[in-house]
Order: sequence, then C-alpha cells, then structure tokens
Amino acid sequence: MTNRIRIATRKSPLAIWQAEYVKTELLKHHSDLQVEFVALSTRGDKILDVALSKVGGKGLFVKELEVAMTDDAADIAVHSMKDVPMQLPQGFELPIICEREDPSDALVSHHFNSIEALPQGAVVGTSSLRRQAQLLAIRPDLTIKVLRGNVGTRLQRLDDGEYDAILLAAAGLKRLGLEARIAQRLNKDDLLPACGQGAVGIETRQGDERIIQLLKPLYHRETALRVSAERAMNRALDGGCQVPIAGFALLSDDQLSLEGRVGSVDGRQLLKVAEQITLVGSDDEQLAQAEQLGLSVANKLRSQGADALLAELV
Ligand SMILES: NCc1[nH]cc(CCC(=O)O)c1CC(=O)O
Repeated sequence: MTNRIRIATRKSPLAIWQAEYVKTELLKHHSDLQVEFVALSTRGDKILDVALSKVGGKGLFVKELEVAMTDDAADIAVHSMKDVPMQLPQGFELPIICEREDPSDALVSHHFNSIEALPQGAVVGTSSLRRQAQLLAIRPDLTIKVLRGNVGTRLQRLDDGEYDAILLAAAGLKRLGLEARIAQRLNKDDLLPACGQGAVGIETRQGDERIIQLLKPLYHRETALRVSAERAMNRALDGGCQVPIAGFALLSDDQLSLEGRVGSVDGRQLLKVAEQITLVGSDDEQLAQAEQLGLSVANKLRSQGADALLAELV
C-alpha cells in the first residue's frame, strides 16, 4: 500500500509520545496518509534491575524495532537520539532528525530545589555514568544510587522516599506533561547533556525512498547539524550512551560549536574540550563539517587521556 506508513515503537509512555508526535507531524504534511503503530517490547525494557552499563547497553532499545523493519512488519522506528547506537547495522539509515526539545538535565526532588541545596552525603538517583561523573565532579560528597526504569517508575521511586533527589532529562518530563516536577534545570557548565539528548530521530530501511520522501518535512537542519557533531564525537570515542561521555553542540548563524567531556565515574577527573567552526557550502557539506568537528573534539579529548578513562570501565 503506497499511502500507509507503519511506525515501530516501544511501549513506554515516552516512546509512545514520540511515535504520536511523528504521526501528528506527518499528518500535518500528508493529510490523507494512513499511519499505524506496531508496538514492541525490547530487551532494554525487560531488564530493569541491572545498570544498563553492565548489560551491554548498546542498542538494547533498538534492535527489535529493526527486526520489525527487516521483516516488513513496520516501515520506520522512532528513537530518542540519545539511545541510538553510534553505528547502525547494515541496511538501515537515520535520514531524519526532528527539532530538538530542551536538551538539559533536570533535578527532581521534593525537598531540595538545587544541587547546591542538597545536604552533605545526600542520595541522588541516576544510572547514567555521564550524570554520575559530572555530579560527583562538582559535589564529591553525594551518594549515587542506581535508578532505572521508565520515567514514571523513576519518579515513583523518588516519591517512595528511596532518594533525596533524582536526575532525569528535562525533555522526557516535558513530553510527558511532567514539567512541574522539575526542581532545577541544570546548566551545561555543571551538567553537559548526552549526545543527542532531547532530539527524536527516525530510522528507516536503507534507501527506502518512498518513506524517506514522506518524512522529509520533519527534518530539522539545526538539530541535525548539532546532533551529527555530537554523535561523530561519541562514535570516535567509541562510546554508546552508557559511558561517562557528554557532548553538546550549538548553532548560531553559521557558527557551530561543540563541547565534549569524558569523566571518571568517581568524578575525580573530568576532561573538557570545546571547539567552534564556521559552516560553509551546501547542506551535505555542512553535515560533513559538523562530523569533522566531532572528530576533532574527540581527538583532543583523546590527547588529554580520554581512552584511559574509558578503558577503566571495561
Ligand atoms: N535513557 C532513557 C531516555 N532516553 C531519552 C530520554 C529523555 C528524552 C530525550 O533525551 O530525548 C530518557 C530518559 C532520561 O534520560 O531521563
């Protein structure tokens, strides 16, 4: 059927929000399109009791969706760019990156309205090594406690009193209508976001032109340039989303800047590199320049010892 598109999606509320978002945007541009959902469980949704970094985090949330596309049970998969492995398997591409939501991390707490206000030794929930490394770099006295599950599950565990505060992506909270729970949006000097955080990407079968044409209006150039730089850096450092790596790019006119960080999980070391370039030429050329910027920041992090820090993890 030529006027149909099937979206493979995980069943979590955030994944469903993202699939609904893509459906709504598609219908704005193609009012007669038939959009269907194919809801799937992924391995990452099933293993909830172990830190993701310990169960081979790479691609845990993505693979089942790709199988559905290979089997022609679905046409596209909608992902949080933060969760997409740096190398896609053969036969797939990520042609569309949508407009970014707030990329920052957020502190959620019933009693404390900022990191500064947390008492000595307070218990903070996160399973992100990136959040852990950067938080301990500014507050080495804090106690980090594992926290996994969907956003709703994590909030429930905070409400149950297991933590003094937890860290979540602001984007996820906003999308689920939970913005009111944000006690503090963390600035990027304190907590640099994850590569791709806050951006939704759409994966297709490689070269599936009918589908890619339908999706084109959802492409957001600024977000694509920023996320391309961030992901190129992460790829060059051989990191997935379960490593203490942060990467965040900004575009202002033709100036693309990228900051990258690699930390030790105890927060004692935190390497920081920032660089800026002027974009020139066609869209494709600019995307290539964004990736070059990512490589350059990764190389500088390497020359400061990033490999040794990342090697300690395995
Ligand atoms: N790793 C889970 C995940 N993947 C994307 C988001 C939030 C939304 C986004 O970054 O696009 C979250 C939750 C969180 O980190 O709090």
